[in-house]
Amino acid sequence: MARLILDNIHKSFHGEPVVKGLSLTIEPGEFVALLGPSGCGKSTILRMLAGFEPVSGGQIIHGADCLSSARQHVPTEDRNFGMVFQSYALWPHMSVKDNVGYPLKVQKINVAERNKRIQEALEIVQLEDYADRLPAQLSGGQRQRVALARSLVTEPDVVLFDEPLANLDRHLRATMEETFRAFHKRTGATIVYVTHDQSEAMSLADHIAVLNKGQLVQWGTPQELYATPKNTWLANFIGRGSVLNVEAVEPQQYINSADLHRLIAGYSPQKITSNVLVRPQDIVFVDASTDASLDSLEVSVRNCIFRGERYDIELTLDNGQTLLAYSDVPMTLSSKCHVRLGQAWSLESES
Ligand SMILES: Nc1ncnc2c1ncn2[C@@H]1O[C@H](COP(=O)(O)OP(=O)(O)OP(=O)(O)O)[C@@H](O)[C@H]1O
Repeated sequence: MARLILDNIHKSFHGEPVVKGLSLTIEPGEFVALLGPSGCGKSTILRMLAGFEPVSGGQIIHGADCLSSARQHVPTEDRNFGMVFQSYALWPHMSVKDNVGYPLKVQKINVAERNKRIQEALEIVQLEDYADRLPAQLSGGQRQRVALARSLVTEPDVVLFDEPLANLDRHLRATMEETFRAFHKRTGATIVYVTHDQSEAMSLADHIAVLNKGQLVQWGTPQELYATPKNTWLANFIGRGSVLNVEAVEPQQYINSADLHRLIAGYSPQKITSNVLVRPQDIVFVDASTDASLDSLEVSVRNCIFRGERYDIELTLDNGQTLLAYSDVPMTLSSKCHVRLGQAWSLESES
């Protein structure tokens, strides 16, 4: 097991840059997600890791080996990286066991060893009883599990996933997330997982690289990205919450309730302003009539949406900005109420 380093990676197609100076250090056995909106360069990065695309600049290092640089390009088959694609990429005319064993056949591994490893891989993804079926006789989730089994028969150091759940329905996605978690635990492989779905990345990964327009916006654990996003774009991309425009304040710090209420009151479009993030769980409804000592803001209810376990309440502040809060009970549209904002996180403006 070795560390995987992306060192100042650049990639251009026909002179058009699509990955711009990406640097990441991925520790052995880590589960890393590359997360970002469509077109931000995630798949291109994965394809460079796999060796399908050369890099335009920078280098990819695995342990002591340089896999890609301006001068060097180790071919895909010599990288010993497993791969799982959105489209499964199974051979339709081959049985499940032949699909799973195909990489071993290419490596000219003998039949007895091949059968042993196929059996083990099918056990990991719980498809032992489906070994003789054709892909067309399987569900989408089962096909993806065949692809998963195939990716691990060669006992790779690194497994690359390109949006593996994108074709599956919501229910099946949850089950497959569990399969991936178990797969990671059992194999200990380093995983690089491309997705545009933030909840998938948050629930699976140890570290997430959030990308936008070919650049790294932030690298951190799911908890760090949620609690301390770098800028307004990322705050809007990860989790739910409200970005408020307030009186100017230093970025990248927590703001307590009293200071936050003061900054909101001090907001004026004529002055220099800052953005702060308020998460819905930090908003508390208070009864200002019975507890006058409580510092609170008057708001009006703009929208109330039933979400099963709770209501999403959209509130409007005095200055016209909106806030998302949660409530256990429904609230009347246009009614006035008071809230206390427990804390906020101040954001950098986007460059
Ligand atoms: N072979 C290619 N030739 C020219 N342009 C390409 C090529 N491959 C990708 N691109 C461009 O590079 C940019 C990044 O594409 P990429 O597929 O890496 O994005 P992505 O983040 O994976 O998007 P999605 O989530 O939609 O798959 C896009 O603008 C795309 O059009």
